[in-house]
Amino acid sequence: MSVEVSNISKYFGKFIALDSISFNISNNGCYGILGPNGAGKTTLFKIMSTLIKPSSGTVKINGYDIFESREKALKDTAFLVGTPEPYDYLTVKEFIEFAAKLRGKDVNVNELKDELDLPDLRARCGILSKGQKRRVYLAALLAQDPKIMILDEPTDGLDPIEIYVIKNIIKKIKKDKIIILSSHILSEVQELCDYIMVVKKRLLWKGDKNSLMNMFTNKTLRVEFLYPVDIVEVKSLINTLAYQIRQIEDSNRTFVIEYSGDDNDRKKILEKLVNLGIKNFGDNTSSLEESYIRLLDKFSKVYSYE
Ligand SMILES: Nc1ncnc2c1ncn2[C@@H]1O[C@H](COP(=O)(O)OP(=O)(O)OP(=O)(O)O)[C@@H](O)[C@H]1O
Repeated sequence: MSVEVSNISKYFGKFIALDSISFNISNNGCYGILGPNGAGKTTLFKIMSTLIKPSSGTVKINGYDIFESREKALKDTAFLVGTPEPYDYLTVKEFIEFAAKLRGKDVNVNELKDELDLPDLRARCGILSKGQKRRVYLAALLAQDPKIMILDEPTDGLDPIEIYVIKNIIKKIKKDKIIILSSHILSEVQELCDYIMVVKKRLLWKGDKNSLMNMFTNKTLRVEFLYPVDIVEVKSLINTLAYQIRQIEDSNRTFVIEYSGDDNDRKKILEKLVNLGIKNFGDNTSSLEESYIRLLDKFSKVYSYE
């Protein structure tokens, strides 16, 4: 199974929503697309599901162009893009069986009911709550036994229990499928995804989750001094070696120093500070959220569309 996105750009009139996005996926696992509001995530998913055409670029699934050979390309792919809903007039069971039949699959709806904590199988979909509808729709997608699933904010607007159920399903199935999902909830991406792509019109960054988290920690020192120290003094000593020096809130003894060099620069920084009386030092651990915010900040300065 493979997904190849090559140089996808999308203009709405003169407005550029996506600017030359490319990535290849060929291993099973969960791939998270992170990006702020308006970054172009849904636009990308709409293109990948052939709902809209790109202005330029191609998407191939298993080697087939999704627009030129739509049927072959999307044979094993399921999408949850926008807010698709099961048909109101079908029962839960009928809708799931209908979805499976579309792909020539047999389904044991009772098994899926337990797995996804589905509502009464005899209930008409039209009377279900938002979260129940989402679960029924997801069950219908799973009944099609797709090898690739593209899920645009699958837990958006759901209550904590429903989020828990959906997250558990994704965790369970991801080793046998390629799952590409988008989310605003960083903790969710951190929990579910093995690989991360950060999008803001462009693909700003891609890689495994741990390297995103470590990307900044490797070059960030946290230094605690024995006695209170003036930030001006710290800055005067290491300004040429560090590109950011922050004082930790409520402490005039602990500083976080970002530097862009190698271990030699780290050594030089510590040597310059040693006379101020260092109590402790180490890597500053950051959360995915912190790395993500800093990554967006860094690249926003590089690519400006305004
Ligand atoms: N049909 C359209 N016509 C004009 N502009 C559009 C259209 N669809 C999307 N856009 C614009 O493209 C940009 C990207 O939108 P998109 O919905 O893809 O972002 P997103 O990353 O999914 O955002 P969110 O996280 O808020 O859902 C936005 O500025 C949006 O206003």
